[in-house]
Parts: sequence; C-alpha cells; structure tokens
Amino acid sequence: MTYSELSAQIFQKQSYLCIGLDTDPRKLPRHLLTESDPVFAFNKAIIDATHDLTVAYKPNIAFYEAQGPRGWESLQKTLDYIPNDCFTIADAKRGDIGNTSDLYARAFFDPTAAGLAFDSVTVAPYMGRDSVTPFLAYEGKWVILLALTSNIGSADFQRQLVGDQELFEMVIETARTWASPDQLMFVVGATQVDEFSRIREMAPDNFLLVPGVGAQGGNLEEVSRLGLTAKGGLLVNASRSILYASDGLDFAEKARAEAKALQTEMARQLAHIR
Ligand SMILES: O=c1ccn([C@@H]2O[C@H](COP(=O)(O)O)[C@@H](O)[C@H]2O)c(=O)[nH]1
Repeated sequence: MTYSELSAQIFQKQSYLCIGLDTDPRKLPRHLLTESDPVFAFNKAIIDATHDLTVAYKPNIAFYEAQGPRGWESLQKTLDYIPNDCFTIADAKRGDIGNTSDLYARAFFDPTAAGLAFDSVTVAPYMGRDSVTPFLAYEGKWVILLALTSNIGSADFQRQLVGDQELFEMVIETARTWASPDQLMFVVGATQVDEFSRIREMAPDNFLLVPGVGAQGGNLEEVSRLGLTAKGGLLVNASRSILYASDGLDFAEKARAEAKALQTEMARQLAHIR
C-alpha cells in the first residue's frame, strides 16, 4: 500500500487505528480451543468484527514464532485473510548485517521466495544503515524503524545524549537520509507524549506507528493533537485492550466495541485537521 493509499484509507474510514494481533493461545476463549487452528479462528473473528474500523493490522511475530511451524501457518492464514484495504505490519523488530537482513526482508516481503507478503516490517536501527537498507530494496514495502519506544527501558539508550542530540533523534535524522516518507515510518510510543512535538518537527511527513494506548495507558487525544498531519500521518496501535476485552462467547463483539470507541475518538480528532 502506498503513502497516498494509506492516507486515503484514513480519511475514508475516519480511523488511524492499527489493531495488534498479539494472539496468545493461553488467552483464547475456551470455546475456540476445539477449532483445528484456534489462533486463526480467533484472528478471523477479530478481523471480521473490526475491519471497517481499522486501517492496519499488526501481528506481533513473537506470538506466532513461539508456536513453532504451527504458528507460522496461523500467521500465513491470518495475513491472507486481512482485507486488501488494510495495511499490514509484521512487528518483528529485525535488523542484522546486510546479507542476513536481506533474508529477513525476503521472509516478510517476498512470497515468490517462500516468504510472506506484508506491507511493512518493524526494524531495530542499532546495527546501522547496512542492516536497514536491504528492507528498502523492495519497492512499495515499508520499514518501520524503532525510534522512541513505549517501554521504560527506552531511557537506557534511546534517551542518552550523543553530542547534543538524544540517540532517538539521531536515529530519526539519519534514517531520513536513507529513505523517503513513502517507505519509512518511525515507532514512537504513546507513553512518550512529551517528545511528540519535537519528533513531528524532525519528521513532518513520516507516518508514526504509535503503540501504547490501551493496556500501556497512553493518551489517544494527546497523541493525536501532537502527531496528526494533513495526510493523517499516524497509525495508533492497540492490541490487548481490543483482543482480550472479553474471553467469552462475545469476545469479537466486545473487541469491536473497544475498536469502535477508539475509532470514534479518531474521527473526532480528524475533524480538527485539514
Ligand atoms: O515501543 C513499542 C514498540 C512495539 N510495541 C508493540 O506494540 C504492541 C502493544 O501492545 P498493547 O497490548 O496494546 O500494549 C505489542 O505488540 C508490543 O510488542 C510496543 O508496545 N511498544
């Protein structure tokens, strides 16, 4: 999906919601456990219940890898099931020396080489340019680079001064010379709202993937006020608060209600721009 297509989806659906498919087999409603693939059955029900309210789905790859080959199969089926009007994010946080990143990129971007067909993958910047550029070699595919993450440990390295900048600022400034906003987004935690204006100034056109509303307590209204652009420019993720709103027969209905509440607030915020 291109930048302008993603932007158009945001205004059409009045939503910049990204639903995180962090599907933990230990948290599935009991009635799904008799299905041949309970993880896929759960994801399918969540997608059916929410696809009109969300512009993106973000399976966190750890939840699938932890299931071995069966998990990869559930992931492939889930990806195939996501409607074409939704942007797809492999939240894998990859990045290694060039030839290894090349294979990571194939794994998430190249179905002709037995890989998956995601629109984007999250990448860690720590190993530098040659660890990131192999992902950018795929035209039309996106790198979502970790900049300022939502967790407490983000202070350990990302907030440290390198010269007169914090490390996350250097990541944003440098990575912007590697790719255009058509292929490069940044991860900025919703819990980092004090830094949002500064980040928006540094990356005025880049989409920001913002995890941390819902279970981590980030504030959607503030993130939106400081991060939205005339093109949208935000994908705000929620995972647990939507997926596990109920563990009963009504789980999909309750998930929709959670997604609807976020989308309603997003529509209200979108009315303030343009
Ligand atoms: O800084 C980051 C980067 C990634 N994540 C991921 O986003 C979701 C958040 O899940 P919630 O249940 O909505 O808290 C999860 O997959 C994380 O690995 C993040 O939280 N922060």
